[in-house]
Amino acid sequence: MSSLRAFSAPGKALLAGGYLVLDPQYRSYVVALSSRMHCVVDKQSDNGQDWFTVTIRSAQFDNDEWKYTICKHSSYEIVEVNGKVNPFAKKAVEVLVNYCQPDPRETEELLLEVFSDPGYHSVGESTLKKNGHKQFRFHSSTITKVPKTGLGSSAGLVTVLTTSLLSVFQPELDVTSPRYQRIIHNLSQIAHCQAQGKVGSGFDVAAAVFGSIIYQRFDPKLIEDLPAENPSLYSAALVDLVDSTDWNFTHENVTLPPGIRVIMGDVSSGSETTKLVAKVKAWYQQNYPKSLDVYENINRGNLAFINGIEKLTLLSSNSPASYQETLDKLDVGADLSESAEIDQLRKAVIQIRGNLQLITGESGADIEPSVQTELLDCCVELNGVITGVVPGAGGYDAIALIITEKADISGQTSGKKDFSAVTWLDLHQENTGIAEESPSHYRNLQ
Ligand SMILES: Nc1ncnc2c1ncn2[C@@H]1O[C@H](COP(=O)(O)OP(=O)(O)O)[C@@H](O)[C@H]1O
Ligand SMILES: C[C@@](O)(CCOP(=O)(O)OP(=O)(O)O)CC(=O)O
Repeated sequence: MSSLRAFSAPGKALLAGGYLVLDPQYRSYVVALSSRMHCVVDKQSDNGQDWFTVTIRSAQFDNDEWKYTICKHSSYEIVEVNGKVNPFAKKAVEVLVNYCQPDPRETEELLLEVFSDPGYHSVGESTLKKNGHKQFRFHSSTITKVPKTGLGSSAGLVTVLTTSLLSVFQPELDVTSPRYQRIIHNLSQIAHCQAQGKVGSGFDVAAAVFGSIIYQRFDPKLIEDLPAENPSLYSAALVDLVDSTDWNFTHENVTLPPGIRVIMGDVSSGSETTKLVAKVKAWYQQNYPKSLDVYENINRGNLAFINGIEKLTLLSSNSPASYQETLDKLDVGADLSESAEIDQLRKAVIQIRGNLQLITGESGADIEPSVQTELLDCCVELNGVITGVVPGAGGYDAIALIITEKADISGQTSGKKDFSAVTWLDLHQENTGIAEESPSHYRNLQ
């Protein structure tokens, strides 16, 4: 018997709050993107054994597959049958199984098929396959060999795997219910954090679940204190942490003002966030308390950015005519120093970027390397561009521009030397977090 469900979760861009968001005291602004990670889950018949298997297939990446057998003695044992490694997939399975505590003798074989939207990876030599509903790029290399654009593929992966598996053990699961969103968030956050080696703030997982948000992280000790080395206590502690603990974090839903969108430009390189974070942390310690002043300056810029977006939204509803006039002026590249809101946003970003450039120079972490500075400086001169940033950890990941709905960035940049390194990604900001999809929309891709 086959029983299918499908879920998807968005990628993200951290427009303000990089590095600071690792500390629970600082607010960040995250937009969810139209590029989404998907998973179709299928239950197959019970194998009649005292173990069951979870197969995770990612056909887009040279038919990647990870097959885990799960058995239970004093605790759950999860083994990949071919020795293939995918820490994010494995941890998602491990955390979910420890939370739901299924009886392996009564559990069906599970197949989870993963699909990722084109924006997550550089196009390279890939082939596009589509049906009437979805389109995905198929690459000839395994997942770890295909260059990423930095939209948070691992957070999306863990979130859709967690949701799909949870739907098997809790069939009443409803992803629109705040209670289930909280459970999915907590489980995904634990699995992602453990797989990633506990370096991230979790903003990517939070956006995958809740969509575009102002995010302030949870106390990392919540996850660190799980008795990971003590299997007999682990499951109970996990259930308590997921169901009965106040994580005390902020995930306030936000949306960009009407007529304004985000565009991202891939420079086909990618960055290693963990290395950047390590360098910035070392710089912070060595330069304290001056580093605290730098962080406080960035934070003032971040808060002014968030407030500037809110002011633009207010202007759009309180004075639609003057708001439209502002957008029209942006579209023709007119002087906007008279617009308090645009001026505030631009100055906030200059303040953030200036301080990130300072950290780049002093720490050796390429947060805003000079090629990206030059590229952003050229981008902000284009018609329709409000401002631009290196999102998240920065480096050579895709840049993000905040632009008007009408701005024709491709048209203005195509064939120009200054922009020759950039590929504009076919994506936009979208508020929706985790969502249920129709399994039939993933069939017959050609
Ligand atoms: N479509 C996918 N199928 C299977 N695993 C994936 C997929 N996308 C991402 N992953 C997992 O996530 C890892 C990439 O995570 P990471 O380096 O944190 O990048 P990102 O910044 O995109 O999250 C991959 O090596 C793989 O383990
Ligand atoms: C440095 C950070 O604050 C922001 C990193 O943002 P990215 O968007 O660069 O993230 P990755 O997808 O993990 O590469 C670390 C964090 O908050 O996790």
